[in-house]
Amino acid sequence: MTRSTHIVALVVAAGKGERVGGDLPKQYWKIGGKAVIAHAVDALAAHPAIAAVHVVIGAGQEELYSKAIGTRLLPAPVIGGASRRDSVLRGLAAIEGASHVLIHDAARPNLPGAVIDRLVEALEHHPGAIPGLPVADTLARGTDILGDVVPRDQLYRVQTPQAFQFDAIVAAHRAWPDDREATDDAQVARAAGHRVAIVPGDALLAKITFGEDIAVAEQRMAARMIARTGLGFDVHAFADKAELWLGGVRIPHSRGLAGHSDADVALHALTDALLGAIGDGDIGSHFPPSDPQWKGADSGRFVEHALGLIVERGGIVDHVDLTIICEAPKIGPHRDSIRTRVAALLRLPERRVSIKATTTERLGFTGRGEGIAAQAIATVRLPEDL
Ligand SMILES: Nc1ccn([C@@H]2O[C@H](COP(=O)(O)OP(=O)(O)OP(=O)(O)O)[C@@H](O)[C@H]2O)c(=O)n1
Ligand SMILES: C[C@](O)(CO)[C@H](O)COP(=O)(O)O
Repeated sequence: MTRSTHIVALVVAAGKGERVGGDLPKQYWKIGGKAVIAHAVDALAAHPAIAAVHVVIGAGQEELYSKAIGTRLLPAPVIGGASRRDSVLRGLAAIEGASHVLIHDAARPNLPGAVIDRLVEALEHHPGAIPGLPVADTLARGTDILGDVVPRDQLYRVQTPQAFQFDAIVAAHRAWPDDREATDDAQVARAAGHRVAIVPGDALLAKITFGEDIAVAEQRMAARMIARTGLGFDVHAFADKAELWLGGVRIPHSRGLAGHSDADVALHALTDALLGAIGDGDIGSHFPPSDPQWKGADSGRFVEHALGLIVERGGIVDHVDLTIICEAPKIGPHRDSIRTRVAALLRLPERRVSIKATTTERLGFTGRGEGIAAQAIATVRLPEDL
Protein backbone atom coordinates (compact mmCIF):
# COMPACT_ATOMS: atom_id res chain seq x y z
CA MET A 1 0.00 0.00 0.00
CA THR A 2 1.29 3.46 -0.85
CA ARG A 3 1.22 6.67 1.20
CA SER A 4 -1.94 7.73 -0.65
CA THR A 5 -3.75 4.58 0.51
CA HIS A 6 -6.83 5.46 2.53
CA ILE A 7 -8.84 2.37 3.43
CA VAL A 8 -12.29 2.82 4.94
CA ALA A 9 -14.95 0.35 6.02
CA LEU A 10 -18.65 0.44 5.19
CA VAL A 11 -20.96 -1.53 7.48
CA VAL A 12 -24.40 -2.21 6.03
CA ALA A 13 -27.02 -2.44 8.74
CA ALA A 14 -30.24 -1.31 7.08
CA GLY A 15 -31.87 -4.76 6.93
CA LYS A 16 -35.02 -5.75 8.80
CA GLY A 17 -33.81 -9.18 9.89
CA GLU A 18 -37.07 -10.80 8.76
CA ARG A 19 -35.69 -14.35 8.76
CA VAL A 20 -34.63 -14.02 12.40
CA GLY A 21 -38.05 -12.63 13.26
CA GLY A 22 -39.09 -10.56 16.26
CA ASP A 23 -39.49 -6.81 16.59
CA LEU A 24 -35.84 -5.89 17.00
CA PRO A 25 -33.67 -6.14 13.84
CA LYS A 26 -30.89 -8.69 14.43
CA GLN A 27 -28.09 -6.09 14.21
CA TYR A 28 -29.39 -4.54 17.46
CA TRP A 29 -29.61 -7.80 19.42
CA LYS A 30 -27.02 -7.98 22.16
CA ILE A 31 -24.44 -10.74 22.27
CA GLY A 32 -21.80 -10.77 25.01
CA GLY A 33 -23.44 -7.61 26.43
CA LYS A 34 -22.93 -5.59 23.22
CA ALA A 35 -25.07 -5.01 20.13
CA VAL A 36 -24.25 -7.18 17.09
CA ILE A 37 -23.60 -4.04 15.00
CA ALA A 38 -21.22 -2.65 17.64
CA HIS A 39 -19.14 -5.85 17.48
CA ALA A 40 -18.83 -5.50 13.69
CA VAL A 41 -17.97 -1.79 13.91
CA ASP A 42 -15.41 -2.30 16.71
CA ALA A 43 -13.61 -5.11 14.90
CA LEU A 44 -13.13 -2.86 11.87
CA ALA A 45 -12.30 0.29 13.86
CA ALA A 46 -9.68 -1.61 15.89
CA HIS A 47 -7.73 -2.61 12.78
CA PRO A 48 -4.75 -0.31 12.17
CA ALA A 49 -5.21 -0.30 8.36
CA ILE A 50 -8.74 1.09 8.54
CA ALA A 51 -9.01 4.87 8.72
CA ALA A 52 -12.76 5.24 9.29
CA VAL A 53 -15.90 3.16 9.67
CA HIS A 54 -19.06 4.37 7.90
CA VAL A 55 -22.44 2.83 8.66
CA VAL A 56 -25.71 2.50 6.73
CA ILE A 57 -28.82 2.07 8.87
CA GLY A 58 -32.51 1.60 8.18
CA ALA A 59 -34.98 4.49 8.19
CA GLY A 60 -36.41 4.80 11.69
CA GLN A 61 -33.46 2.93 13.28
CA GLU A 62 -31.68 6.12 14.37
CA GLU A 63 -32.45 5.71 18.06
CA LEU A 64 -31.55 2.02 18.11
CA TYR A 65 -28.32 2.86 16.32
CA SER A 66 -27.25 5.64 18.66
CA LYS A 67 -27.98 3.44 21.68
CA ALA A 68 -25.94 0.58 20.20
CA ILE A 69 -23.01 2.78 19.17
CA GLY A 70 -22.93 4.91 22.34
CA THR A 71 -19.97 7.27 22.56
CA ARG A 72 -17.99 5.81 19.63
CA LEU A 73 -16.90 8.56 17.25
CA LEU A 74 -18.16 7.64 13.77
CA PRO A 75 -19.30 9.66 10.74
CA ALA A 76 -23.07 10.28 10.79
CA PRO A 77 -24.90 7.16 9.57
CA VAL A 78 -26.48 7.12 6.12
CA ILE A 79 -30.04 5.85 5.61
CA GLY A 80 -30.12 2.70 3.48
CA GLY A 81 -32.50 1.43 0.82
CA ALA A 82 -34.87 -1.44 0.15
CA SER A 83 -32.18 -3.95 -0.86
CA ARG A 84 -28.66 -4.61 0.41
CA ARG A 85 -27.30 -3.28 -2.90
CA ASP A 86 -29.29 -0.02 -2.51
CA SER A 87 -27.86 0.35 0.98
CA VAL A 88 -24.30 -0.25 -0.24
CA LEU A 89 -24.73 2.31 -3.03
CA ARG A 90 -26.03 4.94 -0.62
CA GLY A 91 -23.21 4.26 1.80
CA LEU A 92 -20.55 4.48 -0.93
CA ALA A 93 -22.03 7.78 -2.15
CA ALA A 94 -21.43 9.34 1.26
CA ILE A 95 -17.72 8.40 1.43
CA GLU A 96 -15.08 10.88 0.25
CA GLY A 97 -11.36 10.48 -0.33
CA ALA A 98 -11.12 6.69 0.08
CA SER A 99 -8.71 4.66 -2.04
CA HIS A 100 -10.19 1.31 -0.92
CA VAL A 101 -13.29 0.14 0.92
CA LEU A 102 -14.16 -2.97 2.93
CA ILE A 103 -17.92 -3.57 2.73
CA HIS A 104 -19.17 -5.60 5.67
CA ASP A 105 -22.50 -7.01 6.90
CA ALA A 106 -23.45 -5.73 10.36
CA ALA A 107 -24.93 -9.22 10.79
CA ARG A 108 -21.41 -10.75 11.00
CA PRO A 109 -20.29 -9.73 14.49
CA ASN A 110 -17.32 -12.11 14.84
CA LEU A 111 -14.71 -10.58 12.56
CA PRO A 112 -11.14 -11.75 13.28
CA GLY A 113 -8.44 -9.15 12.61
CA ALA A 114 -6.49 -11.79 10.66
CA VAL A 115 -9.20 -11.83 7.96
CA ILE A 116 -8.85 -8.05 7.55
CA ASP A 117 -5.05 -8.51 7.34
CA ARG A 118 -5.49 -10.99 4.48
CA LEU A 119 -7.92 -8.74 2.58
CA VAL A 120 -5.71 -5.67 2.92
CA GLU A 121 -2.73 -7.69 1.72
CA ALA A 122 -4.69 -9.00 -1.27
CA LEU A 123 -5.67 -5.46 -2.27
CA GLU A 124 -2.00 -4.82 -3.04
CA HIS A 125 -2.31 -7.18 -6.01
CA HIS A 126 -5.99 -7.24 -6.94
CA PRO A 127 -8.82 -4.71 -7.41
CA GLY A 128 -11.03 -6.82 -5.17
CA ALA A 129 -10.78 -9.57 -2.52
CA ILE A 130 -13.27 -11.59 -0.50
CA PRO A 131 -12.99 -14.08 2.36
CA GLY A 132 -14.21 -17.51 1.28
CA LEU A 133 -14.51 -20.93 2.88
CA PRO A 134 -14.32 -24.09 0.75
CA VAL A 135 -17.50 -26.15 0.93
CA ALA A 136 -16.70 -29.14 3.16
CA ASP A 137 -19.94 -31.15 3.01
CA THR A 138 -21.34 -33.17 0.14
CA LEU A 139 -23.57 -30.90 -1.93
CA ALA A 140 -26.69 -32.24 -3.56
CA ARG A 141 -29.82 -31.04 -5.24
CA GLY A 142 -33.13 -32.23 -3.87
CA THR A 143 -36.61 -31.48 -2.64
CA ASP A 144 -37.60 -33.94 0.08
CA ILE A 145 -35.99 -36.64 -2.08
CA LEU A 146 -32.26 -36.55 -2.72
CA GLY A 147 -31.21 -35.65 -6.21
CA ASP A 148 -27.84 -35.42 -7.93
CA VAL A 149 -24.65 -34.61 -6.13
CA VAL A 150 -23.13 -31.27 -7.17
CA PRO A 151 -19.32 -31.36 -7.51
CA ARG A 152 -18.00 -29.18 -4.70
CA ASP A 153 -14.39 -28.72 -5.73
CA GLN A 154 -13.81 -25.04 -6.43
CA LEU A 155 -17.04 -24.05 -4.62
CA TYR A 156 -16.77 -21.43 -1.88
CA ARG A 157 -19.00 -19.95 0.77
CA VAL A 158 -18.50 -16.22 0.32
CA GLN A 159 -18.29 -14.01 3.39
CA THR A 160 -17.79 -10.33 4.14
CA PRO A 161 -15.95 -7.95 4.50
CA GLN A 162 -15.47 -7.66 0.76
CA ALA A 163 -12.59 -5.38 -0.18
CA PHE A 164 -12.27 -3.26 -3.30
CA GLN A 165 -10.53 -0.35 -4.92
CA PHE A 166 -12.99 2.39 -4.10
CA ASP A 167 -13.54 3.95 -7.56
CA ALA A 168 -13.82 0.51 -9.16
CA ILE A 169 -16.63 -0.71 -6.88
CA VAL A 170 -18.53 2.58 -7.08
CA ALA A 171 -18.45 2.48 -10.91
CA ALA A 172 -19.36 -1.23 -10.90
CA HIS A 173 -22.41 -0.64 -8.68
CA ARG A 174 -23.54 2.28 -10.85
CA ALA A 175 -23.27 0.09 -13.95
CA TRP A 176 -25.26 -2.81 -12.42
CA PRO A 177 -28.83 -2.97 -13.87
CA ASP A 178 -31.44 -1.73 -11.39
CA ASP A 179 -33.86 -4.52 -12.24
CA ARG A 180 -31.37 -7.24 -11.20
CA GLU A 181 -30.58 -8.17 -7.61
CA ALA A 182 -27.03 -8.79 -6.44
CA THR A 183 -26.57 -10.77 -3.23
CA ASP A 184 -23.06 -9.41 -2.67
CA ASP A 185 -20.63 -6.80 -3.97
CA ALA A 186 -18.06 -9.17 -5.43
CA GLN A 187 -20.47 -10.30 -8.17
CA VAL A 188 -21.05 -6.62 -9.03
CA ALA A 189 -17.28 -6.07 -9.27
CA ARG A 190 -16.84 -9.19 -11.44
CA ALA A 191 -19.65 -8.12 -13.77
CA ALA A 192 -17.69 -4.91 -14.36
CA GLY A 193 -14.65 -6.99 -15.34
CA HIS A 194 -12.63 -6.82 -12.11
CA ARG A 195 -10.66 -9.80 -10.82
CA VAL A 196 -11.63 -10.65 -7.25
CA ALA A 197 -9.19 -12.69 -5.16
CA ILE A 198 -10.35 -15.26 -2.60
CA VAL A 199 -8.51 -15.20 0.73
CA PRO A 200 -9.19 -17.70 3.53
CA GLY A 201 -12.33 -16.75 5.43
CA ASP A 202 -13.16 -17.90 8.94
CA ALA A 203 -15.96 -20.04 10.36
CA LEU A 204 -16.29 -17.43 13.12
CA LEU A 205 -17.44 -14.92 10.51
CA ALA A 206 -20.74 -16.72 9.87
CA LYS A 207 -23.68 -14.42 9.23
CA ILE A 208 -26.62 -14.26 11.60
CA THR A 209 -29.47 -15.14 9.27
CA PHE A 210 -31.93 -17.31 11.25
CA GLY A 211 -33.00 -17.19 14.90
CA GLU A 212 -30.74 -20.06 15.97
CA ASP A 213 -27.67 -18.26 14.57
CA ILE A 214 -27.77 -15.75 17.43
CA ALA A 215 -26.97 -18.37 20.07
CA VAL A 216 -24.22 -19.79 17.85
CA ALA A 217 -22.72 -16.30 17.35
CA GLU A 218 -22.81 -15.80 21.11
CA GLN A 219 -21.01 -19.11 21.72
CA ARG A 220 -18.41 -18.27 19.08
CA MET A 221 -17.90 -14.87 20.66
CA ALA A 222 -17.38 -16.48 24.08
CA ALA A 223 -14.91 -18.99 22.62
CA ARG A 224 -12.86 -16.12 21.16
CA MET A 225 -12.58 -14.38 24.53
CA ILE A 226 -9.32 -14.30 26.38
CA ALA A 227 -9.01 -13.81 30.12
CA ARG A 228 -7.30 -10.75 31.55
CA THR A 229 -6.82 -9.95 35.22
CA GLY A 230 -6.51 -6.59 36.92
CA LEU A 231 -5.26 -5.78 40.40
CA GLY A 232 -6.48 -2.88 42.53
CA PHE A 233 -5.21 -1.57 45.85
CA ASP A 234 -6.30 1.46 47.88
CA VAL A 235 -5.90 2.98 51.33
CA HIS A 236 -7.94 5.64 53.12
CA ALA A 237 -7.20 7.11 56.55
CA PHE A 238 -9.87 7.36 59.25
CA ALA A 239 -11.21 10.88 59.81
CA ASP A 240 -13.78 12.53 62.02
CA LYS A 241 -16.55 11.74 59.60
CA ALA A 242 -19.93 10.30 60.38
CA GLU A 243 -20.35 7.81 57.55
CA LEU A 244 -18.26 4.75 56.76
CA TRP A 245 -18.94 3.18 53.34
CA LEU A 246 -17.38 -0.16 52.43
CA GLY A 247 -18.26 -2.14 49.31
CA GLY A 248 -21.23 0.11 48.63
CA VAL A 249 -22.76 -0.53 52.06
CA ARG A 250 -23.00 1.95 54.94
CA ILE A 251 -21.33 0.30 57.95
CA PRO A 252 -22.12 1.52 61.49
CA HIS A 253 -18.79 2.63 63.05
CA SER A 254 -17.41 5.39 65.25
CA ARG A 255 -15.46 6.97 62.38
CA GLY A 256 -15.61 7.31 58.62
CA LEU A 257 -12.79 7.45 56.07
CA ALA A 258 -11.23 10.62 54.67
CA GLY A 259 -11.58 11.15 50.93
CA HIS A 260 -12.93 13.35 48.18
CA SER A 261 -15.76 10.98 47.23
CA ASP A 262 -17.62 8.81 49.76
CA ALA A 263 -14.14 7.30 50.41
CA ASP A 264 -15.32 3.73 49.82
CA VAL A 265 -11.85 2.19 49.79
CA ALA A 266 -13.19 -1.24 48.79
CA LEU A 267 -15.03 0.02 45.70
CA HIS A 268 -11.99 2.13 44.76
CA ALA A 269 -9.75 -0.96 44.80
CA LEU A 270 -12.39 -2.81 42.79
CA THR A 271 -12.62 0.00 40.20
CA ASP A 272 -8.84 -0.06 39.76
CA ALA A 273 -8.88 -3.83 39.33
CA LEU A 274 -11.52 -3.54 36.58
CA LEU A 275 -9.63 -0.73 34.83
CA GLY A 276 -6.39 -2.69 35.19
CA ALA A 277 -7.90 -5.69 33.39
CA ILE A 278 -8.55 -3.54 30.31
CA GLY A 279 -5.37 -1.45 30.66
CA ASP A 280 -7.34 1.79 30.87
CA GLY A 281 -5.57 3.88 33.51
CA ASP A 282 -6.76 4.10 37.09
CA ILE A 283 -9.56 5.63 39.11
CA GLY A 284 -7.65 8.93 39.44
CA SER A 285 -7.32 9.33 35.68
CA HIS A 286 -11.07 8.78 35.15
CA PHE A 287 -12.30 10.68 38.23
CA PRO A 288 -9.64 13.26 39.21
CA PRO A 289 -9.87 14.18 42.93
CA SER A 290 -9.42 17.83 41.79
CA ASP A 291 -12.82 17.68 40.05
CA PRO A 292 -15.52 19.09 42.37
CA GLN A 293 -18.23 16.97 40.74
CA TRP A 294 -16.87 13.85 42.50
CA LYS A 295 -17.05 15.45 45.96
CA GLY A 296 -19.02 13.07 48.16
CA ALA A 297 -19.80 10.90 45.10
CA ASP A 298 -21.23 7.40 45.53
CA SER A 299 -18.27 5.19 44.54
CA GLY A 300 -20.71 2.74 42.98
CA ARG A 301 -20.67 5.13 40.01
CA PHE A 302 -16.94 4.51 39.54
CA VAL A 303 -17.48 0.75 39.45
CA GLU A 304 -20.36 1.13 36.97
CA HIS A 305 -18.20 3.38 34.78
CA ALA A 306 -15.38 0.79 34.70
CA LEU A 307 -17.92 -1.95 33.92
CA GLY A 308 -19.30 0.19 31.06
CA LEU A 309 -15.79 0.47 29.56
CA ILE A 310 -15.42 -3.32 29.67
CA VAL A 311 -18.82 -3.86 28.03
CA GLU A 312 -17.98 -1.24 25.36
CA ARG A 313 -14.99 -3.41 24.41
CA GLY A 314 -17.23 -6.45 24.10
CA GLY A 315 -15.93 -7.86 27.37
CA ILE A 316 -17.58 -9.41 30.38
CA VAL A 317 -16.57 -9.58 34.03
CA ASP A 318 -16.03 -13.19 35.01
CA HIS A 319 -15.23 -12.89 38.69
CA VAL A 320 -14.03 -10.42 41.30
CA ASP A 321 -12.30 -11.08 44.60
CA LEU A 322 -12.14 -8.24 47.13
CA THR A 323 -10.25 -8.20 50.43
CA ILE A 324 -10.84 -5.51 53.07
CA ILE A 325 -7.96 -5.08 55.51
CA CYS A 326 -8.67 -3.50 58.91
CA GLU A 327 -8.85 -4.21 62.68
CA ALA A 328 -12.25 -2.60 63.00
CA PRO A 329 -15.04 -2.55 62.13
CA LYS A 330 -15.61 -6.28 61.85
CA ILE A 331 -16.51 -7.03 58.25
CA GLY A 332 -18.00 -10.51 58.84
CA PRO A 333 -21.49 -9.29 59.81
CA HIS A 334 -21.63 -7.13 56.65
CA ARG A 335 -20.02 -9.55 54.20
CA ASP A 336 -23.31 -10.77 52.70
CA SER A 337 -24.73 -7.31 52.14
CA ILE A 338 -21.45 -6.12 50.57
CA ARG A 339 -21.48 -9.16 48.30
CA THR A 340 -25.07 -8.47 47.26
CA ARG A 341 -24.28 -4.80 46.54
CA VAL A 342 -21.08 -5.51 44.55
CA ALA A 343 -22.86 -8.22 42.54
CA ALA A 344 -25.66 -5.75 41.74
CA LEU A 345 -23.19 -3.06 40.65
CA LEU A 346 -21.44 -5.54 38.34
CA ARG A 347 -24.72 -7.18 37.15
CA LEU A 348 -23.24 -10.52 38.25
CA PRO A 349 -24.66 -13.45 40.16
CA GLU A 350 -23.32 -13.45 43.72
CA ARG A 351 -21.40 -16.69 43.15
CA ARG A 352 -19.03 -14.71 40.91
CA VAL A 353 -18.25 -12.16 43.65
CA SER A 354 -15.97 -12.96 46.59
CA ILE A 355 -15.67 -10.69 49.63
CA LYS A 356 -12.96 -11.39 52.19
CA ALA A 357 -11.58 -9.55 55.19
CA THR A 358 -8.44 -9.77 57.25
CA THR A 359 -6.51 -7.89 59.90
CA THR A 360 -2.77 -7.22 59.91
CA GLU A 361 -2.38 -8.66 63.44
CA ARG A 362 -2.24 -5.14 64.88
CA LEU A 363 0.82 -4.37 62.75
CA GLY A 364 1.24 -1.32 60.53
CA PHE A 365 -1.23 1.51 59.91
CA THR A 366 -4.25 -0.77 59.63
CA GLY A 367 -3.14 -2.57 62.78
CA ARG A 368 -2.94 0.74 64.65
CA GLY A 369 -6.45 1.60 63.44
CA GLU A 370 -5.29 4.59 61.39
CA GLY A 371 -7.07 3.57 58.22
CA ILE A 372 -8.46 0.80 56.03
CA ALA A 373 -6.82 -0.83 53.01
CA ALA A 374 -8.48 -2.89 50.32
CA GLN A 375 -7.26 -5.00 47.45
CA ALA A 376 -9.17 -6.54 44.58
CA ILE A 377 -8.59 -8.82 41.64
CA ALA A 378 -10.92 -8.77 38.66
CA THR A 379 -10.97 -11.46 35.97
CA VAL A 380 -12.41 -10.14 32.74
CA ARG A 381 -12.95 -11.84 29.38
CA LEU A 382 -12.31 -9.77 26.26
CA PRO A 383 -12.45 -10.45 22.50
CA GLU A 384 -9.01 -11.74 21.53
CA ASP A 385 -8.33 -9.04 18.94
CA LEU A 386 -8.72 -6.14 21.38
N1 LIG B 1 -32.00 -3.27 2.57
C1 LIG B 1 -30.98 -3.82 3.21
C2 LIG B 1 -30.93 -5.21 3.44
C3 LIG B 1 -29.84 -5.74 4.13
N2 LIG B 1 -28.88 -4.89 4.60
C4 LIG B 1 -27.78 -5.43 5.41
O1 LIG B 1 -27.09 -6.42 4.68
C5 LIG B 1 -26.56 -7.40 5.57
C6 LIG B 1 -26.85 -8.82 5.07
O2 LIG B 1 -28.21 -8.97 4.82
P1 LIG B 1 -29.22 -10.01 5.47
O3 LIG B 1 -28.54 -11.00 6.29
O4 LIG B 1 -30.11 -10.46 4.38
O5 LIG B 1 -30.02 -9.04 6.47
P2 LIG B 1 -31.55 -8.65 6.50
O6 LIG B 1 -31.97 -8.08 5.19
O7 LIG B 1 -31.71 -7.79 7.69
O8 LIG B 1 -32.22 -10.06 6.78
P3 LIG B 1 -33.59 -10.63 6.19
O9 LIG B 1 -33.34 -10.87 4.73
O10 LIG B 1 -33.84 -11.87 6.96
O11 LIG B 1 -34.65 -9.57 6.44
C7 LIG B 1 -27.15 -7.14 6.95
O12 LIG B 1 -26.16 -6.58 7.79
C8 LIG B 1 -28.26 -6.15 6.64
O13 LIG B 1 -28.53 -5.23 7.72
C9 LIG B 1 -28.95 -3.53 4.34
O14 LIG B 1 -28.07 -2.78 4.77
N3 LIG B 1 -30.01 -3.02 3.66
C1 LIG C 1 -23.38 -10.41 1.30
C2 LIG C 1 -23.45 -11.82 1.83
O1 LIG C 1 -23.41 -11.82 3.21
C3 LIG C 1 -22.23 -12.60 1.32
O2 LIG C 1 -22.30 -13.92 1.72
C4 LIG C 1 -24.72 -12.54 1.39
O3 LIG C 1 -24.76 -12.70 0.01
C5 LIG C 1 -25.98 -11.87 1.89
O4 LIG C 1 -27.06 -12.70 1.50
P1 LIG C 1 -28.52 -12.48 2.05
O5 LIG C 1 -29.37 -13.54 1.45
O6 LIG C 1 -28.89 -11.09 1.66
O7 LIG C 1 -28.45 -12.64 3.54
